[in-house]
Parts: sequence; C-alpha cells; structure tokens
Amino acid sequence: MSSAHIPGLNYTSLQYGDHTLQRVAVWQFDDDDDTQEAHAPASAYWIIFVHGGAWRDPRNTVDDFVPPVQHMAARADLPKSAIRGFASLDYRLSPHPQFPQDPSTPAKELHNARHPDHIRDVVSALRFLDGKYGIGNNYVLIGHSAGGALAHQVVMNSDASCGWAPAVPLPAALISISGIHDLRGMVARHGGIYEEFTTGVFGPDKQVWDAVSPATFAGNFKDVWGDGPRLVILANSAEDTLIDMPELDVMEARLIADGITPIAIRDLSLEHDDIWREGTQVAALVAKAVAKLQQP
Ligand SMILES: Nc1ccccc1C(=O)C[C@H](N)C(=O)O
Repeated sequence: MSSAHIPGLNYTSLQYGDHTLQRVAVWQFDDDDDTQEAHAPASAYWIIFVHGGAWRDPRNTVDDFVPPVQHMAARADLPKSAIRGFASLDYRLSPHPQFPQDPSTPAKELHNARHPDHIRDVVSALRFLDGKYGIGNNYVLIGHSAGGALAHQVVMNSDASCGWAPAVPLPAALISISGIHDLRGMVARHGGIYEEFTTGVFGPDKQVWDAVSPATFAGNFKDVWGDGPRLVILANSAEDTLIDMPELDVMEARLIADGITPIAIRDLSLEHDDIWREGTQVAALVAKAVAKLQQP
C-alpha cells in the first residue's frame, strides 16, 4: 500500500504520456462511479494540484498533495457533494545538478525538460483529465512555488502571446501558494540558486523570463480568462525562506491592474515545503475557495 492511499478515497495513478513523469494521481470518494459522476451537482469541483520544486527537483512529486488531500477528506466544509475528486499532476523536469542521471538512463526517465515542456505537460494533463472525467471549468487549480507559476500559465496559455499548447478549459478558481510570479524580480533580489534554476529552465534571455512570468504577462488576465468566477487566492508564509512577500505583492498588483481582485493571504505559517508537507493550510485555502465559489 503506497502512501498515496487515503482511507475513504479510491486512488488511481494514470499516465497522460510515455514519460514516467507524465502521470496524474487521482483520488475519488469510494462510492463514486461514472454514473454518479454524470449527476454530480454543477457546483461540485475537482481540486487539482501542481507541485513545485523549481521545475527540477525530483524530490517534489504528485505525492506532495497527499497530506492536503487527507485533511480535505476530513473537513466537514468540504463534503462529498462539493468535491468531484482530487488530482495531482506530475510533469517532465529539468536537470538538477544535485541529482545527475547516468547517460544510459532511458529517454522516458531522463530529466532534460526545458520551457515550455513543463507547461505543455501540465496543460496535457488537464486535457487528459477533462477527457476522462468531463471536468470543464469546474475545477480549482492549486500551484505551490513553481507550480504557482505553472497554474497561472495555464490561464496565460489561452492568450495568443503565449499559446504553448492547445487551450484547455480554464479553472473556476486558482490558488497560488508560495508562488513564483516574477522571474526577473526574484532573480534580482536573490541571485544565486534562483538565477541558476531560472537560466536552466528558461535560458538566459530576460525578455523570455518576462514573457513567461505571470506578473509580466503580455496579455490581460481578466480578458483571457473570459466568463466565470475568476477567483484567485495568493497565499504566502512569513516563515518561508525561499519565496518572499514581494513575489506575492507583485502578482496581487498585476491582477488588480487587470481587473481581478485576488484574495491575498500573507499570514500562512511554516517553511516553504512544510506548507504542503503539513497540509492543513492548503486544505483550508481550498475550503475558502469552494465556499466563495458556492456563494450565490
Ligand atoms: N522552489 C524553490 C523556490 C525558490 C527557490 C528554490 C526553490 C527550490 O525548490 C529549490 C530546490 N530544492 C532545488 O534545489 O531545485
């Protein structure tokens, strides 16, 4: 029994491509079957997670969502009637200097991705889930750290200025936790390892960094998102030593400029990766999003 098995939930691991990392983990309530799916109320949501790890850290996986799912499954304010299922997306990773791979590593296990491979995979995974479960726009997309950049990029992908992959239905709500939103600003403030992974993933051209960064997106978030609730929650922890508050501030200002007022939460607790590892706060943010979406 893997750690991904959670009491009361059915766990499935599915591949959306040939690479071992092109996989999604899905948890559904035990008594759900496809017939009931079809009759789920319109105000029930899929809760979909994109893990972080600077686009490259092999220690971050689909399993990062297990503690939050455990907490969500136990919350009275997230009843089965409000949740269609939980999913966690993996995507191909860039090389990590601390985890070199043997040259004989098969292609389907190699970590040699470069932008836009990561976002293409995330969009492919969403298309795969939509095809299998008919999700449409009825989902809350959560990203942690680099996953926060990827979650915003799912929306940006529908704009002609990006267009990395064929468009997919956009989420009803987006939650970016400790999200990376502005590569140029982040690298200017911290340099070092931040510059190393940014250059490794996106190359050295800062104009490319601006084009891919949610805070400096060439389009307009409200326009590209179209109709729907367009709910955004940005949440950071003051105890996070990897992602600082300006990374949230700049995204909040950007969304307001585009006509979307996000909910900004600056008082999460815990260190960067302890936020998902502990899980309670992620579950609470999802409960907040679902409550907002269900407000008449
Ligand atoms: N998510 C981040 C955000 C900002 C700075 C670093 C990270 C990292 O994930 C570092 C990771 N441990 C790495 O070595 O790739």
